[in-house]
Amino acid sequence: MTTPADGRRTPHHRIDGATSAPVLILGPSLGTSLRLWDPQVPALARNHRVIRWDLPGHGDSPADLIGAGADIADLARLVLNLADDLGVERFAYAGVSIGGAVGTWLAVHHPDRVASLAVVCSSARFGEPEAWRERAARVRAEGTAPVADATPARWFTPAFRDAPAAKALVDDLRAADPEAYAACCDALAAYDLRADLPRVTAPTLVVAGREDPATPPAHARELADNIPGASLTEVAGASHLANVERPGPVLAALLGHLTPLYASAGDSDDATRRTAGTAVRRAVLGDAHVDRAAARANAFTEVFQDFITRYAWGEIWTRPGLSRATRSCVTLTALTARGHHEELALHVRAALRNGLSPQEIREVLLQTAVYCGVPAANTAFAIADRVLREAGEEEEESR
Ligand SMILES: O=C(O)CC1=CCC(=O)O1
Repeated sequence: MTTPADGRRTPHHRIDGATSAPVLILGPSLGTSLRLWDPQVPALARNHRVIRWDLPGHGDSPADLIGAGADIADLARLVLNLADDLGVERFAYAGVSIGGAVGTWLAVHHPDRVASLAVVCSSARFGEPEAWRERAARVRAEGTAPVADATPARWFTPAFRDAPAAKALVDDLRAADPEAYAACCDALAAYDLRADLPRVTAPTLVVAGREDPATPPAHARELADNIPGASLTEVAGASHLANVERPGPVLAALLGHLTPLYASAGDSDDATRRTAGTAVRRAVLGDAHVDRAAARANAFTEVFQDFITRYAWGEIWTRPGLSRATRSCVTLTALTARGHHEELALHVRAALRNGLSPQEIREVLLQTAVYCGVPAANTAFAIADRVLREAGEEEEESR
């Protein structure tokens, strides 16, 4: 539906998850459709009513929702119309790039609506306005094809450019309406929220792709440094569409950001901790591991499974004070020190999901050689090397 009874227009959207769950609105990047979020939606929808929207003229949204000279406020109003139409007063919001700018604008101008904010590969100012004006003019004159041809190099690292998910998103760009795409470029040209960032009151997560040439990590640091209390996660091996190229670390960061909102609230009870703990455990250890552990549980062991879900995962891993990546560093060190080798292998895989690169895992283990002893680190290196090879993450120089 694009025109509610009161005449306010809304973008095309899709909803996943239980109607009674807290609402999470997901915004897309320029040129993409709501399928941008496909890698994360199944996990996010376990605990949220996830509402994804399409930019005007992208995916299935009508092109005439905005026109030439649009600004980010025009896009943000479409999101508010959508929330109003669905009866949603307050929501968590996560958006990639221009979708993140819409969320940041909403957090500044409608703090009562935005319960939490996650800004992925985005910026408070997307470079020089003139570059966006030139892109808008080119697309108005020649359509989206020339921009689409140059896009894989901005969106993905070379290793990912031929992946089916990458090609599908570039196809979205080719199919986008040129006038609506150009109007979004107009909005990016006019966008500069740098002076307003200190006004954001929502708990905020900023995510950057370390190899993103469009919104480089310096843009993410500017957001995180100026939004009060914001945390920053940098994802290794990811370019502009980091949530597609490295779905696991971005999901882990999002769950780490969203889950504490309801897990560590003062009135948190066992049921809440169990739900939150299961979500975090799945994100960090993987569905396959958690499903295996659940299938193996019996009348004798299930009380222990429940205990670690509620306590280790629902009470500690859900806490907001440290990033998931930092928690992985601590955990790898402790498991090395105590010689818990099976758990160490499990947590090397978890560290990758939490966004640590093989090089960072190597640094952690080198440090354990000093504080835990060389024999402990020696075994830890052998275990991590095996796990990284199995995960296809072995280092170039060791091939
Ligand atoms: O398409 C690009 O160049 C990258 C980008 C900037 C804003 C957005 O949404 O995507």
